[in-house]
Amino acid sequence: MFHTPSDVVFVKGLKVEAVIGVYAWERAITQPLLIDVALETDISAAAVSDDVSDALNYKAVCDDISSLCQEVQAQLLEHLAEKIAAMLLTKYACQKVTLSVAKPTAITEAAAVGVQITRYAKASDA
Ligand SMILES: Nc1nc2c(c(=O)[nH]1)N=C([C@H](O)[C@@H](O)CO)CN2
Repeated sequence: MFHTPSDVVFVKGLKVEAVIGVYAWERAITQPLLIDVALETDISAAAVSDDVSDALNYKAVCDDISSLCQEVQAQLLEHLAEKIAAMLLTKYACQKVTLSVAKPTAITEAAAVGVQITRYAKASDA
């Protein structure tokens, strides 16, 4: 009987300083972003080998997300979230990505504002 892995490698509360926002004053500063990401993947090879080269490396994921946020300088969180999801699905062996991108300092009266999205890898022909 076949069974679909539903393992997850996650990152919670990744803090990135980046240019983000729609207003002119926001384009002249950096603001903190808090990013959570869950990558659905199969961890069985790494679980058996105990070797990071068999794992979906969360350190690499953090570095890639940080670099992308700083490079994109998005206006909208929606645009940035979509770029992050596309990068993760292209670069890492995962079937599904759920991520949120929050601005903890944008709205004084709110603890954070942001977006959450879920995206899937394209089905392979095989
Ligand atoms: N749905 C969104 N709404 C707003 C965004 C956004 O990225 N997505 N951004 C802003 C401003 O940049 C705001 O953060 C400045 O306080 C407003 N609304």
